[in-house]
Amino acid sequence: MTTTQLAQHHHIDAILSYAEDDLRTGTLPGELIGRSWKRCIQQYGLDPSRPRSARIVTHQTLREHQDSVDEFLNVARAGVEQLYGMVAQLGYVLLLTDHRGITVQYLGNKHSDRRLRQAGLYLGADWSEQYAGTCAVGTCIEEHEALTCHRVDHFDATHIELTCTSAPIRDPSGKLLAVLDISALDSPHARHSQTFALNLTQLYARMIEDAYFLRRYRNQVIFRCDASREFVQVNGQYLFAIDEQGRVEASNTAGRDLIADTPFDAGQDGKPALTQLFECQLEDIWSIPFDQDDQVRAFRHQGSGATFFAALVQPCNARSRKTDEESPDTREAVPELDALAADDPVMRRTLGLARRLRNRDVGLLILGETGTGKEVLARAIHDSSHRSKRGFVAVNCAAIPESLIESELFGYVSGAFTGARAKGMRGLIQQADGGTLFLDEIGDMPLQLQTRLLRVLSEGEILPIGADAPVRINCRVIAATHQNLEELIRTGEFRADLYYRLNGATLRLPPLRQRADRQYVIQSVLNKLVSDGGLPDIRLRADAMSAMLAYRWPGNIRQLVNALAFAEATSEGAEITASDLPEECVEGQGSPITLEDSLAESKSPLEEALQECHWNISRVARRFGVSRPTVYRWMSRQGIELPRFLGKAEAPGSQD
Ligand SMILES: Nc1ncnc2c1ncn2[C@@H]1O[C@H](COP(=O)(O)OP(=O)(O)OP(=O)(O)O)[C@@H](O)[C@H]1O
Repeated sequence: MTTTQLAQHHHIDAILSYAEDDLRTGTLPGELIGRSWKRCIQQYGLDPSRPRSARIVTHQTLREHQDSVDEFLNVARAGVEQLYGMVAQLGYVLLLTDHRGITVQYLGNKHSDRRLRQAGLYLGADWSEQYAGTCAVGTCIEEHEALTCHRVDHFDATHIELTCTSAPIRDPSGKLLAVLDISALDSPHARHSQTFALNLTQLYARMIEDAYFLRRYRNQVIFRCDASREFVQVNGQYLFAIDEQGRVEASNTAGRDLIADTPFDAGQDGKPALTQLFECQLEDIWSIPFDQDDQVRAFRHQGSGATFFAALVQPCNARSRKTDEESPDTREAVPELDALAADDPVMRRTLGLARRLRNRDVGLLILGETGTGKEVLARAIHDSSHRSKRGFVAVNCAAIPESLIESELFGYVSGAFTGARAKGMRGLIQQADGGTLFLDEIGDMPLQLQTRLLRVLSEGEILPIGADAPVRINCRVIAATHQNLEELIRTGEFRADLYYRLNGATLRLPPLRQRADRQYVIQSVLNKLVSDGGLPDIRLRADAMSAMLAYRWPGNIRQLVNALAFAEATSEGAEITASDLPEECVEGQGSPITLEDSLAESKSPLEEALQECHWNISRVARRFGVSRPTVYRWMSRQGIELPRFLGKAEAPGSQD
């Protein structure tokens, strides 16, 4: 008996004992292969001790199978040839089968023609599991999964020297359309030698599937997106064919998986709209210019919050869709607001709202961590509104001592109280008459003043301290806070009626570390620094930019401004390098922030800053650009206590 025959005998014994749950010889097959062996015996009645020769269908039958996938074969040709070009030298042949396992396309080496044909590695070969037993193609069809069927994984003993790797190709409805397979007659014994084959086959199966998807939906707009901005145009993973309402008509496998991972209320037809998959409006989608390399927009996924970059693929018959001229992208430019962001989903929504509401007198509430640019946004809204000719008055409710807030805001008449100025004083609210009053840190406003402010807002008049007649006031109020006002309402520290009056619309500013347009923000802060300071041009070297992109920025844009000012001052040449940046900004280098990181973040920016500054309150205050008492007030709000060993070292009033 030859070694091959002996190996075949052992294999037959192993399969039979496995089927009877009594494996004594051979190694246990993987779960997927084991299931297939059992199917072969119990469902298809195959007998491992009676090996079968390869079945090659007749020419006529082959033509019928090929005709049924004709359009697909045309699309697949280039991909199939490319893949074969890569693996032919390694001894592989390539098979493309239809969903029934009949080989409708084949590329192989003419020199081994006879052996290959004998083994069934040939055009027209039937690789269905029902006929050929466990094999890569047949088992892939049954299990809907890519796999390698390596040597003794095969059911039929005549195949135990083959190694075969297959990946499924699905049609746009998700049904199996074809199987891509690369196989070799002689292979190394170790299974892991085929890991590369599996990855490569899966990659090409996906490319062919996507090419077919694009072909089938060539007359529709395709929304193509990817987690990487750079790859979206060349190899965007997720494809959605959409109609004019942004509803998804069909998607590729990755797209279907993404839909499955998104919680949404399915309509009658069960098809989601892109606005249910991503945090966006329909107009955001139609504002992406077609097929322009640099026109990619960022969207946040509704389910995971992950950022995806998207481009639109123009339909071949462009008549059925909106033209660029009709798209809302032609909306009026508002330079003051447009300058604040490049391409971030949250910013786009915020600026869209700001743009629409800038000339309405509804109250606006800006929410965002400290230093995210709340005041800058409020000022941009004012500057772009019809109130821009009148004053913008900013009041930091946390910075004015409680005892002075009332007189600062409302003003007083002469002789109103001891220590008052002889001529009295116009309050800040009055100074904002005709313009905009920006109330920063509104959560810090004492309750009793909240009542008076509410009256100003509802009645449009103020009563300065000591005055007996009210003064009419017409100002727009924009409030901001980094606190959770709803929580303050729950604990009785903030009036609900004032909250509703201020909150005609909420504008959210994302922390810098979560912004998809961080690079733009960094560059524009540097540009502003240079132009405001009349400095010579200075560029950021790539290492500095990557360090800054990787850093968490607990103090957000304010900290960025400080860091760049520091780097500019310490740099020696006409460029800023990573070593010019403050030490803490370089720590994050090499570990860019992932979305998971930011979601998993449990520490507040204040806590982070305290730890990074070794609980030195003065340093933390400098980092956030606030006073030390403010840092202490934030700490007590957030229930953060100094570590015990430092408890008495630095009291709120002490210097360091
Ligand atoms: N888009 C921007 N471009 C350049 N600089 C900016 C931008 N946004 C904010 N800044 C700068 O960042 C710093 C902080 O901005 P701002 O005061 O508006 O933040 P904030 O959220 O109101 O802070 P806080 O909550 O502490 O009051 C300022 O120095 C501001 O000039």
